[in-house]
Amino acid sequence: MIEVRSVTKRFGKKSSSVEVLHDIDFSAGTGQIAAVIGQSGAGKTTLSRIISLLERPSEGRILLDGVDVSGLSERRLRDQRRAIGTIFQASSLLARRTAAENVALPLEFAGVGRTERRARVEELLGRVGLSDKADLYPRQLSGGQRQRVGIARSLALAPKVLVSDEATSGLDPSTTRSILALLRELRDDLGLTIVLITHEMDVVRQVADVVTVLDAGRVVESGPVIELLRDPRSELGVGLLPDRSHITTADRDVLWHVTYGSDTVPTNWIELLGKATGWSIGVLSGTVESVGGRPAGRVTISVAGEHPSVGDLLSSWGLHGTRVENATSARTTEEAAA
Ligand SMILES: Nc1ncnc2c1ncn2[C@@H]1O[C@H](COP(=O)(O)OP(=O)(O)OP(=O)(O)O)[C@@H](O)[C@H]1O
Repeated sequence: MIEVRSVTKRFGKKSSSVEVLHDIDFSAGTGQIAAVIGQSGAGKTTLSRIISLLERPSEGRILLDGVDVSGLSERRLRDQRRAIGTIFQASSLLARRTAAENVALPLEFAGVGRTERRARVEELLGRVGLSDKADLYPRQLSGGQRQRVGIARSLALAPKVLVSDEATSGLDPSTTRSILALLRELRDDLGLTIVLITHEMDVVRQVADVVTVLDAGRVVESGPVIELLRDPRSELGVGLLPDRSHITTADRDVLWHVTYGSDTVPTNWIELLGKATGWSIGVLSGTVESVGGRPAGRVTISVAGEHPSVGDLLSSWGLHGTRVENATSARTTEEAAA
């Protein structure tokens, strides 16, 4: 488990320093994938370098499995760094070394003997599904395969925490999915804590257990992904399951934005709502997904007339309903957000 407590980071001399991170609290539990998302310049890489113990915070503390490592000497810090593996973008492999030699690199630096090294490299390449590519050079591998080699290398010293900085950026969607599936497998099989730095909502939705949003060096939202998806007020939740519909309905229709808020939403709630109100219900748009086996969704519906108990009915089924005051303003808001 890694914890970042009240961390501030400034670069430069005191008189002209720039504050890049401000009072950041962040934690990633054992066996958890914690995403950090934010736009370019938000401070993600700086935070990942602090988590990887490559950069010291100006203020605040870093705890690794409950132990404060922020005040350690450079030599002691080097030992602690072994507990943290880092995956960078695929291009970080050494071009003149084969896949196996790239994976062996951290083991060589750590002074692991040749026989043990060979066995470990074989095991690691097997774990990432590349046993048959050991002798190929990076240029002979696909982007996804190169990234798998990078992941195997980051696991060489059996870290407790894996930090992935934009590891899937530049990969196509299906390769991204397979890399994310591998990270999930590693989390489950090895009980790893994985910190995933990304600017992609899809990555967060596909794989993260918890997420922190950074904006201009500050945390603006954080929490379990499922809770944010279920909170109608969460900007990130809306961003994760966006509603990009262009709404066209009859004038008398009343629109509702509906967000799944529990595990027990009846699958036929639209039908039940129609029965209870006597009005026909239209589904204008929406996305309903299973996230870690639990339902999450946002749906926009139209009810063919006014009925006083729509909101109450929705909440009795574990849904949050927000009545859209008028369709024109809803359309404008959504177009602006798109
Ligand atoms: N060593 C440094 N000295 C001065 N400023 C720095 C240093 N490193 C980063 N910064 C500044 O900190 C801010 C955040 O940078 P950082 O690389 O952490 O953002 P990011 O969210 O990872 O962005 P990107 O997604 O574009 O990589 C930027 O304004 C950057 O210029």
